[in-house]
Amino acid sequence: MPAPNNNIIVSADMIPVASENEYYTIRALPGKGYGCIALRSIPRGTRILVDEPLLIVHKADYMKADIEASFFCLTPSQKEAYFTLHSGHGQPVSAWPSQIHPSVPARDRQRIEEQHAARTGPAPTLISIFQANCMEMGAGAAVFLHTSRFNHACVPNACFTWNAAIGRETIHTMRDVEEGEEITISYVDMEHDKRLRAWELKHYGFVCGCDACGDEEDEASYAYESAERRLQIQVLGRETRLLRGSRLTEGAKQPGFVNKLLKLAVLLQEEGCWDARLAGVFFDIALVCEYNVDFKMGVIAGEKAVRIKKDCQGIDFPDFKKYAEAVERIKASRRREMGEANGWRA
Ligand SMILES: C[S@@+](CC[C@H](N)C(=O)[O-])C[C@H]1O[C@@H](n2cnc3c(N)ncnc32)[C@H](O)[C@@H]1O
Repeated sequence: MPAPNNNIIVSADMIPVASENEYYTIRALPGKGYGCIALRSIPRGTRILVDEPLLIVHKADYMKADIEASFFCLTPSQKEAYFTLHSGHGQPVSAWPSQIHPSVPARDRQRIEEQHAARTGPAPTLISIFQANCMEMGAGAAVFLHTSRFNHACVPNACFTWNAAIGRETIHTMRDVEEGEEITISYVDMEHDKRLRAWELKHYGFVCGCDACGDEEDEASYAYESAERRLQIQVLGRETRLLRGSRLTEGAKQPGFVNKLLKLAVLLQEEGCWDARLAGVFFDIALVCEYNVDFKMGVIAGEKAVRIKKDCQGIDFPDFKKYAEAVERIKASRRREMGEANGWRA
């Protein structure tokens, strides 16, 4: 049974209240339900929320029965809090495919039917609330009472992450946020193009109206620029993916590999994606430079990786130490190199 969630604050008339914090408040926003508005200017890299799960489902391909089983374990006040969250029900049946292909296995068919019934049904249900609010958590998904109030933007100013070391979801600002600005996160992979994003967001029951979802045909528009960048990010991602991780030393031997990673980093920054993905790209650049004995560049890239990692996930994030230790090692190599160049002996 999950631990009682002492952090739940729900006012008597059930208008949502933000977790006690100095950074944001919750307000009703036209066309979006509620959302989170900055109470003051917030610098990039600020951890604005640490949130414990309200309801956890320990599998990715959850069924209605799995949500019901988890809900059954909640306390009465947790159950009440769950039903204050936004629900994605009431969507038109005509907006969804009317048939499931006969080749779809029975369990998957049941899952699709359960989800379809929830989103097109007349009232909030356990599933329709789960669908609109759940976030990946380890091998499964969870609903968080406070994180659930953040709306989506395809170019958001904040990012969320499940931090397994502290057993909490965290939200960090990815860029400086002005007082009065809405704080947003992206519900979808920012690499995805407008069409795929629209399909994914349809499952939450809304059409995104952000600048990146504008008219991509208009060459003067932000949407055009953004689409071009995302396309290049996808291409570079594909070209470098198989040479990263455990095969990074192979990548390090390939001419032009580091330049591709650098280009990827530039594009991600231009697209406002100051998150763990960008930190990972700089980290790999640092490791490749170390392998190729370019310690000077390795230190620059490594320091960037550590800074971005800290800003978007925090120093208590599980693999932060790996980043920090690698950079210290590269710095030590650089110091030795400088010492030798100056004729010093260790
Ligand atoms: C996780 S909840 C976010 C908080 C929610 N607005 C509320 O009132 O509690 C997700 C729902 O918020 C709404 N939403 C989120 N981002 C939106 C956006 N960019 N435009 C319109 N609606 C949005 C959609 O109804 C979506 O299903």
